[in-house]
Amino acid sequence: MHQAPMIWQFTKMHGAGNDFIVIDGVSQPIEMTPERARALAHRQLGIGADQILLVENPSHPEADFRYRIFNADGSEVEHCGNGARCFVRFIHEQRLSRRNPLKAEIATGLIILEEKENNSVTVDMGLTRFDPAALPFDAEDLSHCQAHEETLWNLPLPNAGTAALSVLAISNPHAVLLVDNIDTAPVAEQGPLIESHPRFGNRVNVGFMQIINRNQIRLRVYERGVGETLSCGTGACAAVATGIRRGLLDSPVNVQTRGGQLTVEWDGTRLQMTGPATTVFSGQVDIDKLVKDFCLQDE
Ligand SMILES: N[C@H](CCC[C@H](N)C(=O)O)C(=O)O
Repeated sequence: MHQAPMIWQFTKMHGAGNDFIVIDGVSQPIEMTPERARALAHRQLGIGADQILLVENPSHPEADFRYRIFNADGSEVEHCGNGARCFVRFIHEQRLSRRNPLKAEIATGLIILEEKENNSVTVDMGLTRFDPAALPFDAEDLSHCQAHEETLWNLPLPNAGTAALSVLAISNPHAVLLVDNIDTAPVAEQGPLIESHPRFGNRVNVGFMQIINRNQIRLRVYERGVGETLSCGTGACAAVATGIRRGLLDSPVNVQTRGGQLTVEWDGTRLQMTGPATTVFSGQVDIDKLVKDFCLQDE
């Protein structure tokens, strides 16, 4: 007996050029899998995106919604800062809730999302942890030095020198390198080697930060599970927090990314990021047909 196609409604959005497929899993029955995420995110065979964002009913008593994130490689991850701004915009545009600010449940607790009068969105990014075990990062026997409050780990890379890394978790794992000029930074060479280095048990996002002055940086990020993106929200927060701990930056910091500007504030406890959220188009997809065609082609 022919089964009715499973049609998913979706909305394509971006936050400073970091692009997403946003799916309402409250009003429609969505069962996301790594394979479905890979097929949806594929630039030629699917819709194309850096991440898939899924809105679900919460399990946390104080949360309005659950916020789930899947990278283009299908891996489900703990946080996505640019995505969080699109998440609240989507919820309001789809009339899933009028509440503003909203509380969203992520892997490590709650984040607070607020649409501002000027159409930007501010996110209270939640828990930030600096101990290597939080990533996890195996720092055992690794040479390191102290830069102000920050520990810099010297990570030898095969045929690509040694990277002096700050490491931290904005719920998701980040490694940050200081470079003189992001336009000539070894993002393509060192990014993938660090992203999948065995000392990072769940891989890592890799940020290359150029300091312009104490309140301004330029940033490129080689993202875990995606590659280099035009912008990375948690990466911007990671860069600012480590820059402040190194005594090189003062809050608030303007973060220039290839896809747009973000503002990050950090008082040593609360990390807040403000930036744009853009809705591009909405559509629908026969998910089983997409995956079937993707698997045939992708073999
Ligand atoms: N690639 C990240 C998830 C998306 C983060 C980024 N798009 C952001 O805006 O924070 C990870 O694997 O942890």
